Amino acid sequence: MSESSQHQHVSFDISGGSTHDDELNGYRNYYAPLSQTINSDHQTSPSTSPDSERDIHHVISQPQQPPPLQSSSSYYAQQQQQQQQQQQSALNKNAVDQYGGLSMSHTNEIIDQSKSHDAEQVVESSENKRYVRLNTLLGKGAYKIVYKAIDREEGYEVAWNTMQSAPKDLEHEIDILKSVRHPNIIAFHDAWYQKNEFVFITELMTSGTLREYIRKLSLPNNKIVKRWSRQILKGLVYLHGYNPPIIHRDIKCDNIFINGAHGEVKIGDMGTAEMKMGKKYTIIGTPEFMAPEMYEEQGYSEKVDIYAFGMCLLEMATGEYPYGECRNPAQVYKKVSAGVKPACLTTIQNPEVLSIIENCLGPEESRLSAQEILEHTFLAVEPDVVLLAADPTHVHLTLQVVFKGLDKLSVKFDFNGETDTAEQVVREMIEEQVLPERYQHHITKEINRILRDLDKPTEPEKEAHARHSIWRRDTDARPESEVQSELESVRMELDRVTEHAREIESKCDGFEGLARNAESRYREAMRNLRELQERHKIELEAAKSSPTTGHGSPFEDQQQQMPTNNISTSPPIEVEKLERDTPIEMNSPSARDALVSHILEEYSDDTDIEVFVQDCARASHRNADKAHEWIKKLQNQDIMTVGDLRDLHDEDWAGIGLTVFALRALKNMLKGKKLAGQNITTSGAYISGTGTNTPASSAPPSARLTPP
Ligand SMILES: Nc1ncnc2c1ncn2[C@@H]1O[C@H](COP(=O)(O)OP(=O)(O)OP(=O)(O)O)[C@@H](O)[C@H]1O
Repeated sequence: MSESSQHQHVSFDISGGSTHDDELNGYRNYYAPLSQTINSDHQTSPSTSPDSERDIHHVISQPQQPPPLQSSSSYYAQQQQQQQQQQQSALNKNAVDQYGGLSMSHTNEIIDQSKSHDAEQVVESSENKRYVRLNTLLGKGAYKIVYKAIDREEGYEVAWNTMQSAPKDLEHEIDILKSVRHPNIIAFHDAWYQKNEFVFITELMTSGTLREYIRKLSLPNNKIVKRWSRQILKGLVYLHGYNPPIIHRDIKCDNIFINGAHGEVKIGDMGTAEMKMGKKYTIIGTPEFMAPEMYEEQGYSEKVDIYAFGMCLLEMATGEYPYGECRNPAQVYKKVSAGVKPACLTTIQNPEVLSIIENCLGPEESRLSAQEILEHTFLAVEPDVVLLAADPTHVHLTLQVVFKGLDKLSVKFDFNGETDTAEQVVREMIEEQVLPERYQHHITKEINRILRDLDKPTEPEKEAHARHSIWRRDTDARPESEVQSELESVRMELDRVTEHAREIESKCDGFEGLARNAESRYREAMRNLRELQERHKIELEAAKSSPTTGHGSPFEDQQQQMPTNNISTSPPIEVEKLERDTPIEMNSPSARDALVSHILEEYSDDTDIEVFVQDCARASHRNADKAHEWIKKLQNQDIMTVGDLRDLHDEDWAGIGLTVFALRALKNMLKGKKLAGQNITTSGAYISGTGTNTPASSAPPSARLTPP
């Protein structure tokens, strides 16, 4: 018996007439007609304890309908025994050759092992041979026993539902159920009668019911509640959108199934749904989920499903079964008809959830439709605004508002970046009723975000564009001479700009030449400095070891002698000049030190190319735009890390499309990193021979490039 059996749904024989055939005789005392129970004012039927009353099972009230399958334990045991015997003979007869030639000789064992996947065996097949039932029991409810089966035609698993007794005149309903196709409704594939059974094949759900999930999760969070609710409501929108609407009539968390892997939620147990032609008078359902009008003889509409959805939402949001405080269906009925809401409603904290539930549990005429609830702020998914197209100047844009998960059509519209504003366009769309007003703020914000994300046209671009527009607009109306002179002036402008570009280019070449000179002078200075240091060291050593050297410390002596040495004095002056001329000085000593020490940290191969290039640009005194341009060019060549850069061959470097300066800066920086045992100066150059890869700022004074 499924967990739901504790809260079985019950149908009340409001006509008072008994419609039960002999099958029911053995378990009559497991239920009591509602009228009887209520009249006795909470008294249970003499032979029924309150608990067994909770175990009441379905009684279909329509006079002409045969009684449903019942499930008192003894009855069920009997039925199962019979079934097993039938299964065994079915096995022996036809199953072996239907599905892989499996041996079926140990049927009883197989049935005992019916829950084990290893023991999955075919036990019977449909008359048309399309479906084969396995011995894997998926679950039992008050009406149905459900097994796993295989659709041999499509090659996927399905659920094989059996009902011991069912109305024989279901052809019409079956046709309708087969035509119901929606991602949030369990698909109904086929149905037939065999022996005493009504069998129907439905989509197989792998992760149990919503109710079991709620128990597992203890309390689903808001995000899950929203996701589940949306899916249930979408299924209801579909059912209620049928003409005439299909009323499910037994929406409850036990009848909503989950495919855990994708969080898919589907409404199941469509067996109780019926086409609604005006008002119906059938009373069937689960007391806790039944709207007050279902208890009355006035008929009801698809809004009973909305009431039941409200109860599901209550259960999802509180983790409690609605009217859990009641001990039997009669108490539930009393509360429902007196307008007393379930106790757990008071524990709802979220005002939006509360307002939806209160509306669902309110009077039928004011209950929202499934579609309207979907659009409630708690459940509505805010629409996306996407940029579909933009011209090169980013003035003429095509945007689209996409309503995710809603059945609303997306809205596509043109936007002129020069003449339109997001506020005004959104207002127009609301006035024209293409957009619901509640999205005004959100969509305005989204459009503005897109405008911000687009590179704004620069002033010259705007001017050129304006000229172009004027040209296009006015060409027809203006005299030819005027057009000619405008053309002439544009040509002159173009020449001027081209000339300017050339000048800048040649200046760049000049700067490059300067940079090259500076670099070679710098190397020269380095060489001199090294020589000086070496000589200095040797002289110091010699002074220390010479006993004849008289006065003061040998070091002081040497220091005093040094200025007289031509070679030793010139390089620092040269270096100082170099440092002044070189365009890669940093603004403040601390900034330089920081950069230097940062650069000195070895760039690992997986260093992001952006980090590396930004450092390189700073070291070479290039601004952020330049760095961005270099980064883009590198990334266009799929160079994402320093490692990628290191892997480049010489010919690859040429293909990046960077200027000679940029290439050299990057290469130097890269090589610099690789030179072990070198020091770097504040200008980003390296000094060999100091032994360790420490920042110049922390190197001994003699190793510093800056003059004393
Ligand atoms: N499509 C399915 N896929 C997988 N398991 C299913 C499917 N349908 C039903 N089951 C399993 O079978 C059990 C019984 O099904 P269900 O509850 O729908 O039967 P029922 O007789 O209609 O019961 P009730 O009316 O009391 O809800 C379920 O609890 C579930 O475990």
